[in-house]
Amino acid sequence: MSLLPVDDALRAILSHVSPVSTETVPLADAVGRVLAAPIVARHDQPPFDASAMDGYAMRAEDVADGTWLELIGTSQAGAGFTGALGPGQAVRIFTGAPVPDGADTVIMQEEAVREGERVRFTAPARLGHSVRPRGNDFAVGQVLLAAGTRLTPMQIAVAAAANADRLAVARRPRVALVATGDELVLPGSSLGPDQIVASNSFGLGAMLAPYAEAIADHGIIADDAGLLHDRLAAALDAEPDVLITTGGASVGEHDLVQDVLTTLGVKLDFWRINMRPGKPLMFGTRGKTLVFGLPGNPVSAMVTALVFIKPALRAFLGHGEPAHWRLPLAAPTPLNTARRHFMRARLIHSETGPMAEPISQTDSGHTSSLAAAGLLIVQPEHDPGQAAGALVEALPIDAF
Ligand SMILES: Nc1nc2c(c(=O)[nH]1)N[C@H]1C(S)=C(S)[C@@H](COP(=O)(O)OP(=O)(O)OC[C@H]3O[C@@H](n4cnc5c(N)ncnc54)[C@H](O)[C@@H]3O)O[C@H]1N2
Ligand code: MOO
Repeated sequence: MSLLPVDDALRAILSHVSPVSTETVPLADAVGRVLAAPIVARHDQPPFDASAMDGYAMRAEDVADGTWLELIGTSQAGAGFTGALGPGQAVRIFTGAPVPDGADTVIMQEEAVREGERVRFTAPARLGHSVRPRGNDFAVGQVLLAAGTRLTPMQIAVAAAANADRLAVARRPRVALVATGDELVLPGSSLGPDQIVASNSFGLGAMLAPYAEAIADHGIIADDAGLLHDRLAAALDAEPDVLITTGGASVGEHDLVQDVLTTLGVKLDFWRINMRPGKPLMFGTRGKTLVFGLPGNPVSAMVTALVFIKPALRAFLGHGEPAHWRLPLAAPTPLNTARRHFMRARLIHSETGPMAEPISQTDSGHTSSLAAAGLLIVQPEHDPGQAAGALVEALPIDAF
């Protein structure tokens, strides 16, 4: 049986992702969205030379020990001094206010002595000090945020400062989930004999929610060809951008998903990957819908979603692939098989910095070990095993 290399599978999936389509959202709704167009400054910031302190504006050359300057007015934020300042003169100024024409320096009030309408200074003037020059923060035409940026709160603040009230962002994909298996019941059920609690759709929904416009959970479908046909047809007819099934991906007589999907017009691209966990992954398309058939084993489902579906959704949004981490091992890894191993690992913080601590559990049905995992160490095919301290590649599980 030939298994498709992981990198070939990823390339095949990405080749089917549609180009980014754009929508406009109000700034207040834009956090977490991916920019579809850069944010370019349309004004200089600050828009004028502005004071960085509460104090006095003057010409630095006029400030000498004990010399009194004549106070000729006030400049405050929102209401600048309208005249021009001449030799021997000063203007009372507040933080953020425009520095008057003719002034070149601000001295803070703690270094000033004021008597009525005159002021002298107890510290020397440093030319240009406490003045934020026009355009110092950003200037007209400057690209502040590139297309493909996923907007953080810091970046929302920058977009607002740039006077952008509506942002062009990538349309998010609509994702549909289907769990298959006779044995499955929903969390909260009283478990009958031979029953298993369905966890995959909940984990996948939570993992993929940050990328998606909506996650439609179509629930559990029993291993029955007729039922699968009707329910998967309904899920596909809603034309989600991504349809994800879990279970029934393997070779048993009850593994019907692939046949049903094919009957429903899904063009199968590949089935079975040279990886563990997650070998029976299948992928195909119907129209614009990307169809992922994930293995039922809970660890396999979550790992294949992380390795293949997250990159597909990032591409859908026009978001670049984050660099993989390189971390030192906190403990040795064993010899690998011919399949690329995505090994559960803890992210630990040692005295020397972050490290990857392998979790020895490799059972793809072992969910409790997932709870401890912050990383997947990417162990190459046929890797002989690495000693503690060796640098390994790792995927951060919770990164976008
Ligand atoms: N003869 C072979 N048998 C198996 C092979 C193989 O190559 N030859 N591959 C194994 C591998 S690897 C995997 S992975 C599994 C995948 O099988 P399926 O995708 O067909 O998954 P199921 O049989 O439906 O379920 C496997 C396991 O996971 C539980 N499960 C299923 N869905 C859920 C869910 N939504 N939430 C929680 N748990 C779920 C299910 O009860 C089973 O215990 O096949 C191997 N077999
Ligand atoms: O390849 Mo399967 O996902 O390990 O149990």
